[in-house]
Amino acid sequence: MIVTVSPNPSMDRTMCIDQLRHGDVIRSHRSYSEPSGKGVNVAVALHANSIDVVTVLPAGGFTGVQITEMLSDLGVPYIAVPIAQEIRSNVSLVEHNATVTKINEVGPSLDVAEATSLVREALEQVGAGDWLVLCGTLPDGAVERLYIDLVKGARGRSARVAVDTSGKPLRTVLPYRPDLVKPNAGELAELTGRALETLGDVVDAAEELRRQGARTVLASLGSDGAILLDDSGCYFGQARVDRVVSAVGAGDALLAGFLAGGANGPQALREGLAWAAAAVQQEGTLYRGRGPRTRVDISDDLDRNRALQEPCTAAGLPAGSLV
Ligand SMILES: Nc1ncnc2c1ncn2[C@@H]1O[C@H](COP(=O)(O)OP(=O)(O)OP(=O)(O)O)[C@@H](O)[C@H]1O
Ligand SMILES: O=P(O)(O)OC[C@@]1(O)O[C@H](CO)[C@@H](O)[C@@H]1O
Repeated sequence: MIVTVSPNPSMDRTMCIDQLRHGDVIRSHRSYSEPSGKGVNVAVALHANSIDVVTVLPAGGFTGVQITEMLSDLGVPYIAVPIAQEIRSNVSLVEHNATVTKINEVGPSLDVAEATSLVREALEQVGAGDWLVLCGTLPDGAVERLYIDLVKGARGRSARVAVDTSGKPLRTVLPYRPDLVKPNAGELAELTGRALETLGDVVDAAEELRRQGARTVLASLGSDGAILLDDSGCYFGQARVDRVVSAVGAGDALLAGFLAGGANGPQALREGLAWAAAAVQQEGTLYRGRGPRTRVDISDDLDRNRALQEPCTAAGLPAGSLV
């Protein structure tokens, strides 16, 4: 069983436009809303691939009701923890050339009782050998230790923990030894304070995260693919993608596929990359399953000297593309 948690879920509103023109009135030719937040996206992808999953999220206000109704319609099992404030809405402006501008709201603030129920409800779902997957930003309020409490609680239940977050929540959770972390290039650069110009730099940064406590590091590098560093070795992989439509949620699909593929070694990386390739070829975040054939190339036991010669274009980006 896989239990995902989104402490700060969102209703993702995607608007498809021709071109973004700053300061202009732009008319979208298609728009829609989807239940989202990274943990919700991971759960939707796993459910679409018939993997046993439950997603735990706070739900407040009209948007909270809408998100849970949409999850019910999709048949995705969820636990909604009632909160007083309204769940956020995040906007993605998708241009015809697949450039995405994303505006993420801060989201609601949780009080002590709400944060405590979120932790309790999530931990009630996990048993020995399960995965607890902690995803996204933390909301405001009494949640500073939320991921730390969840990692410690999961340990007490002999469950494994994956974390996909950024900044302080990622830095502070590492000493509690999560089994898996999935930083993107910007998050790796921010955490290590280094510019990542080559794949070798990414490997060095991933090693630094392992030294700080992560057991396995799955570093996603946008169009450059992904690097996996775990007890069995270091692997680099890339999937063949014919046409990128939108990369929003691709990291969540990568993580979901990696978990579904056994969360270990090149085979899991291959599965994750195939799911991510499917995600970038569709609009929005609502993962609809992988395509029939995706070519994925994996370099087993990545050679460090060669990696230092390979440029990493994604790693030069700032941490995220949030406006
Ligand atoms: N432009 C692209 N072309 C091909 N593959 C891509 C592209 N962008 C992303 N991918 C695939 O998706 C994976 C995850 O992408 P990325 O590193 O952008 O994740 P992320 O920043 O965590 O995304 P998100 O937070 O939106 O889920 C990459 O490792 C890669 O396999
Ligand atoms: O603001 P956070 O919690 O970092 O990320 C939230 C979010 O950007 O992540 C998903 C893509 O991974 C989107 O569906 C969602 O809007």
